[in-house]
Amino acid sequence: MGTEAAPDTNFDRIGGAPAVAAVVDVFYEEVLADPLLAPYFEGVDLERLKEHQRLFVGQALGAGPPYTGRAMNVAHAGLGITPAAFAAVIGHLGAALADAGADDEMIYQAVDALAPLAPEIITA
Ligand code: HEM
Repeated sequence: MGTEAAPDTNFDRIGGAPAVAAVVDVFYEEVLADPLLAPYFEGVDLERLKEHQRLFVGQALGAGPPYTGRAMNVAHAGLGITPAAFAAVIGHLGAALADAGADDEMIYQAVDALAPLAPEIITA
């Protein structure tokens, strides 16, 4: 035990903003390599998407600046996202968190934070 204050959010425990950025990079690589998901992201500016996703993952882990982008139902309107695609994205996020060293509890909490968004994001 050192003299540093104990990290008190999952955002701190996984390593703060740099760790979240690494999670987002792995997450998008896996999402874009998934044939079920790649078509949804064709033509989307991935740098812009990553920046928003970085803020969002930070929020899911319990810290970071407040998300001020478009509401989830507006951002995903008309994309025809299916329940299977939603589940696959959540699965890739969990795997990316695990790769970054997140424990099961942290992954459950992140999934719990995102799962309630399903009704706003799934439209097919
Ligand atoms: C809990 C799950 C999800 C979260 C937290 C999330 C979060 C976000 C955020 C923050 C943005 C940026 C919004 C903006 O720029 O205003 C975004 C955009 C987008 N998301 Fe998601 N998303 C989720 C699930 C999904 C799924 C399942 C898909 C497709 C399979 C998807 C496809 C997209 C696409 C294509 C955009 C870009 C839309 C555009 O630029 O017009 N998202 N998402």
